[in-house]
Amino acid sequence: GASFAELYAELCVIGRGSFGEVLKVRRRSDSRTLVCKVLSYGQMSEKEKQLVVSEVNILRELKHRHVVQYFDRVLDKRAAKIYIIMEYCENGDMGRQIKRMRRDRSHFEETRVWKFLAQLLLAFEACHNRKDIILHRDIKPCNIFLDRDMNIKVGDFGLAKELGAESQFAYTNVGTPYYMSPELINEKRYNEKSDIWALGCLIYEMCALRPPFEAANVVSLGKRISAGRFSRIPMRYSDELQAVVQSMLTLSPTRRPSVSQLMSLPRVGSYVVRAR
Ligand SMILES: CNC(=O)c1c(C)[nH]c(/C=C2\C(=O)Nc3ccc(Cl)cc32)c1C
Repeated sequence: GASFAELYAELCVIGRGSFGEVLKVRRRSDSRTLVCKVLSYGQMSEKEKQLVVSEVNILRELKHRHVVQYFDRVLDKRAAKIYIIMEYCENGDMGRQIKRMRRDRSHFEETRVWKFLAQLLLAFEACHNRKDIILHRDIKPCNIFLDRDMNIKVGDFGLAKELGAESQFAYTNVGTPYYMSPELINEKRYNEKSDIWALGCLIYEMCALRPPFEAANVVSLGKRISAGRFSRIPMRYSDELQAVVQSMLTLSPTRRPSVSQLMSLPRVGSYVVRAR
C-alpha cells in the first residue's frame, strides 16, 4: 500500500512519549490536520509486537466522542515503524492546561469541572462496558486531551502502558504515580474501581491544580495514599463537588462509587449529553 509519506505530510513534533513521538500531520487527501504516533518496534519482543497489534485492533473498534478517535495505521517494515493516525485535539493535554492555570493564577469554573467529570464518565462507561478493552488504567492529566471546544478526549495510552510494562524500551515514564490507588499499593488486582480512584485524583487536580497526594518519593507517596487524608478542594468549589471527589477517593474499592452510580448523580446527569 501507499507509504506514510505518500499519505501524510509531517508538520511538527508535538509530544514525546515513552514509546516514541507524537507528530502533527496533514492528510494529503483532504488536508485535514491529524496526529500520528510513531512506534519503533525494531527492539520489541514478539510478545510486545503482539501487544501493539491487539491494542491497535481494539483502538480501531472503539468509537466514542470522548475517546481520541483512531483513523489509520501505516506499517513501514523497512524502518520497523508503525504510524498510528489519530484525531487532533487543538487544546492539547489536560496536564498542560493545569500547568497554565497554575502559572496564570487562574482556575477552572465549577461548571466546567462538572462537564469534564460527566464526559470522562461517558468515556469510562464506553471502555468499562467492553470488558476486553484495556485502554485506560493509566489515567493522568497528560493522557487526557481537549478538542477546540474544550471537550474531553481520553487518550490511547494503552499502547504505552503495555509496552512500558515489560519492554526493553527506555520506559521513560519517570513520572511519580500520583494517581496510584490504595489497592494497587497493596498489590491487589487493578479493577474499574482503581479507575474511579484515578478519576477522583484527576478531578481533584483540576480544582486544586495539584494532586490530592504528593510526596518526595514513591514510598512516602504510598504511605500518604494508604492513609487517605487530603485537604478539601479550594473553597470556591461547592460542598457538592467536594463530596463527589471525596467519594471517589474512598480507600475501600468496594465502597467507592461505580461509573453508573456517579452518572446517576443529578448534577452529573445534567451534563451528560447522550448520543442520539
Ligand atoms: C504542547 N502540546 C500540544 O500542543 C498538543 C496538542 C495541540 N495536541 C497534542 C496531543 C495529541 C492530539 O492532539 N491528539 C492526540 C491523540 C493521541 C495522543 Cl497519544 C496525543 C494526541 C499535544 C501534546
